[in-house]
Amino acid sequence: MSNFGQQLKDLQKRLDSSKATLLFTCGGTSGHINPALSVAEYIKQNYPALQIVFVGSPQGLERHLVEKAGYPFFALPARPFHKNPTALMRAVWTLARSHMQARCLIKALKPLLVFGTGGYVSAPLISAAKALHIKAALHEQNAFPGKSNLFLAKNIDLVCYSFPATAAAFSAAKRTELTGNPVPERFFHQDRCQAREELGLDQNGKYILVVGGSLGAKRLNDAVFELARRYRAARKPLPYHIILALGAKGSEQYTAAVQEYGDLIDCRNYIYDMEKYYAACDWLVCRAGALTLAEIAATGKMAIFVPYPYAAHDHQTYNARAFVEAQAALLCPDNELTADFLEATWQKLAADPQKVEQMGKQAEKLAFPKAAEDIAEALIELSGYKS
Ligand SMILES: CC(=O)N[C@H]1[C@@H](OP(=O)(O)OP(=O)(O)OC[C@H]2O[C@@H](n3ccc(=O)[nH]c3=O)[C@H](O)[C@@H]2O)O[C@H](CO)[C@@H](O)[C@@H]1O
Repeated sequence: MSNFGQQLKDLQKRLDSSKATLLFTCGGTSGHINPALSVAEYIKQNYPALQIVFVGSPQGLERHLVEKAGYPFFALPARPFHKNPTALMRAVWTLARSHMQARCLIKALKPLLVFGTGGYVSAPLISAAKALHIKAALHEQNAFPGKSNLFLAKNIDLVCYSFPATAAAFSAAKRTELTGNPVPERFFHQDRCQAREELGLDQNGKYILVVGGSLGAKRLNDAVFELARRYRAARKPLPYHIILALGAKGSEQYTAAVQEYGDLIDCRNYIYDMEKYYAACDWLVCRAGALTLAEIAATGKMAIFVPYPYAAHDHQTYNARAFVEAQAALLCPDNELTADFLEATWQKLAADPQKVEQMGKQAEKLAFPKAAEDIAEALIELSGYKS
């Protein structure tokens, strides 16, 4: 039996035939997976007669996170497109195979709808759903939609989007809804004093959280270590605390720096309770991934965004601008983020705590506390499901 056939057989054994099924796609970063999981969680709790199957690519982080959250995962053989002609041909062939397998999967499971939240499998699955006249919906996390979502949105039943300015891009969809990006409830109920106490931090200290998205950011890490090097050379302690999340990818390359400057900088490979760190810090220096922005809004913090310059269509700059225009954040282009910049900003912001607080309050106004519920309810309505 083929790998596809075996996977399908295993999945069917696991599914409850008395329940209706929804198919969700998910991508390979936390920014893609977390929103889909939040929506799935809402549906699981409020619509127990429905079951959700996640579809993703076999190589990414998604299988691990989805299975850890207790949902079935089905892998389709999708790959990214490359400029290299051989890799491109392979990607086109894989896409075609993936589309055929998506059709078989849909015919076998008869889902009420297919919901695309990103990832390489979104295109084959949504296009297969459209071809088979199954209801289809998308969620766009970023302020500037990717090519794939723009293409798939044509004539789709529903697009949920996250930044007001994105609406116009989806005019070819049958219906659009501004829902925001889902953030777990716990992010909305944090208290700074309590968070500092729980994390063992000084109630009167100044804390700057530096975080480069789920994978980390070399530019941010290097600027922080350069700052530490200067203070060490001057034999002075830093006048503020820096908590640096090095990132899940590549933290080994900083082992020597962590050993050398670990007494000046609080270094972590990956932070698992981000909500507490957001709450405890005075402000952040971070990439402008969609989920990071949504979480910052939920915790009402001021941030200095350093958009990842190689993100598709520079979408992180568009994300950041939405906050900068609302006077909720500052923007620093990647090539200007240096130790000097960190030092100068520290001096400016430490002298103006009201500004920091005011920007945090502006950020709070950009939060979407009901995003998961709004997306889930829009999907349920679209699916025609009656409880
Ligand atoms: C490099 C790139 O193209 N990244 C994209 C990717 O997001 P990517 O996953 O890189 O970044 P996001 O900001 O969207 O999400 C990061 C997530 O990781 C969590 N986190 C991070 C560090 C840590 O130590 N602990 C931790 O839990 C954050 O709390 C957040 O939930 O998909 C997002 C959504 O489409 C896009 O906006 C980003 O541009």
